[in-house]
Amino acid sequence: MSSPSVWHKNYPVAQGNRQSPIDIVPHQALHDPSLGPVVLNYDQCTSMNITNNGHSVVVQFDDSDDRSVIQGGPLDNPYRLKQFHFHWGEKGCHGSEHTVAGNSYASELHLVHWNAVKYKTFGEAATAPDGLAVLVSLLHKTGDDHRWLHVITDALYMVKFKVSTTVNCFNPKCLLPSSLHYWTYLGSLTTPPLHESVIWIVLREPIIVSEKQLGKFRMLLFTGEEEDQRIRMENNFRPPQPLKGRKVRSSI
Ligand SMILES: COc1ccc([C@H]2OC(=S)NC2=O)c(OC)c1
Ligand SMILES: [Zn+2]
Repeated sequence: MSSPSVWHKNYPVAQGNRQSPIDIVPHQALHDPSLGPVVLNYDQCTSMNITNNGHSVVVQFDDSDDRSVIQGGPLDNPYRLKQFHFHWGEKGCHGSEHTVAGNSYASELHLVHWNAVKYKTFGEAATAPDGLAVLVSLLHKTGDDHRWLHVITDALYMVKFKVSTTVNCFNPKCLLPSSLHYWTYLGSLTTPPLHESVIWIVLREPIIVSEKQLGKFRMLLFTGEEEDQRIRMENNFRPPQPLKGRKVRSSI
């Protein structure tokens, strides 16, 4: 993966008007009373596999029907859960993509959904302005293990290299904080092709994870088993991008 500072050469949209992530400044967010709660229906979720795709570790879901959807909040339709993945740093509290009043977190979870009401495939939705909805959980490193994150971190040794393995159903609702209050704004994918197709829903309350759990993400490799170079997968986050006049709305 090339550095974010050169992405604009091959992807001019990197300097577009609705790029992500951003720094969220809470007291500048507009409280919008018309913003209802986000509603998550993940109970019938069927997670299928966990994959090291050379950029992150991704858990894919069966999105052939509306069994796992997010709706409400800023969304006009239900959006189907397709996958979730993480972004993290190499140490300390750097690693999240979104920052809050200039503060970054150790990691960030992206739950990626697509608008299957308006678009036929994820690929088509990923290029449409209202095609994707990404729900964000910020991971704050303090000391205690997150009781459910270990299901993911205990499986990471199986995908140290760029491989995939099956996982039993894992309901990602257990990786969310107790409060579903959120900020929302219009943005983009945070790695190439950087399509400006994402309605972002960033949960305000972080979840608490341990250094030990974060360390398991950092032992993943960008490289495949057959490659002689072993490059640790870390710092797979894009820094905050210019707001360019966008408004961030708050649910509370
Ligand atoms: C399927 O193609 C992509 C391509 C890029 C991203 C990046 O955009 C966000 S958001 N996180 C990323 O790593 C992606 O995530 C859904 C999916
Ligand atoms: Zn992401």
